[in-house]
Amino acid sequence: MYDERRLIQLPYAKTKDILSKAHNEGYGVGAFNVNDLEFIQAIVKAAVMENSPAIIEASEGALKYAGDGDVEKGAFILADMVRRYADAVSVPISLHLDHGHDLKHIMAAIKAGFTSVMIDASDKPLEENIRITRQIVEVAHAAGVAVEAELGRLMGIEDNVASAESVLVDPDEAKRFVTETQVDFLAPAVGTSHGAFKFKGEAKIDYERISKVKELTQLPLVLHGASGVPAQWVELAEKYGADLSGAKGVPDEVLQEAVKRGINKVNTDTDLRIAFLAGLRKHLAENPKEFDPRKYFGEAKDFVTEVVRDRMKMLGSSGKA
Ligand SMILES: O=C(CO)COP(=O)(O)O
Ligand SMILES: O=C[C@H](O)COP(=O)(O)O
Ligand SMILES: [Zn+2]
Ligand SMILES: [Zn+2]
Repeated sequence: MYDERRLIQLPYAKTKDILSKAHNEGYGVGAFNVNDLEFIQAIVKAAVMENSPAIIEASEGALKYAGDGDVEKGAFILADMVRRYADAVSVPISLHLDHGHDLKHIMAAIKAGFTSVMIDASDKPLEENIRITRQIVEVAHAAGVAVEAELGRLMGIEDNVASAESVLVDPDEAKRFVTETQVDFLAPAVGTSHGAFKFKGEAKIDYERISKVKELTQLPLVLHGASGVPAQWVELAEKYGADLSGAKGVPDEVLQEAVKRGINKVNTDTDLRIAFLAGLRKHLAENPKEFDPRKYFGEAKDFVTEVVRDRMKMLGSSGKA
């Protein structure tokens, strides 16, 4: 067990405060996935440059990676790092557990000081999702930690034309779900999916469903699988040897409309990964004699900062710190 007495308690912002403001004022805030030091630096730097709030999120896989296979240790290490960087700046930065599945991992994040956690029981039948989510809400709220939950399945509408109704969120179920679980933020499945290959044809998300869920729940809503997969970054990565053929994300206009309809937390991992990859490949290709990681990670990190700044401007969180 990682020694929690060594945890450095510095204040950082609460996800709930960041998202309540975004919900009240009607803009989106990026939630950016990290696994390591470089991405944390890049996101905090972008937030300062844009005078924007930012949510930093880590998946269970990220905790495992940061902790050399030990999720609890990883939770403390990432929380310590984010706290240190967040405490050195005046813009609000919070730390969130992304896609928690395992009670043990969620407890590890709460103990380490994450200010919000996601319980993702969306693959379970509704009653079970409600039961599991309510249990997590009780534990988390007792510790002052906010909870995000997911309803529906993340799958592209295009891929499931026949069964869109069965994979996308049911707004009436959403209303019942939030009343019975007392969850703080809801991630409704509205047609996006994770990763770099979201849509085969045109990007399709169900705006009406977002509006309906917002109206019935009055909560900050979360969009998973929200990366834009911008063509210029894909092309740059491919110019230096990557193969991302068929990559497609959610276009800016689609995201902006989703934000208008009530999305406030916009989960972004893939775009950061592609920008980092492009920077790394470019630097290595152009500097074959280079072997200082601060140089090649440095350029990759700068690209991540650029992507994060673009997202902050596009979602309307710039200037909202
Ligand atoms: O939803 C996400 C993290 O929870 C990330 O989605 P992307 O794969 O579109 O970046
Ligand atoms: O939603 C998933 C996020 O992109 C995190 O992915 P991961 O589980 O590979 O860390
Ligand atoms: Zn999920
Ligand atoms: Zn997700």
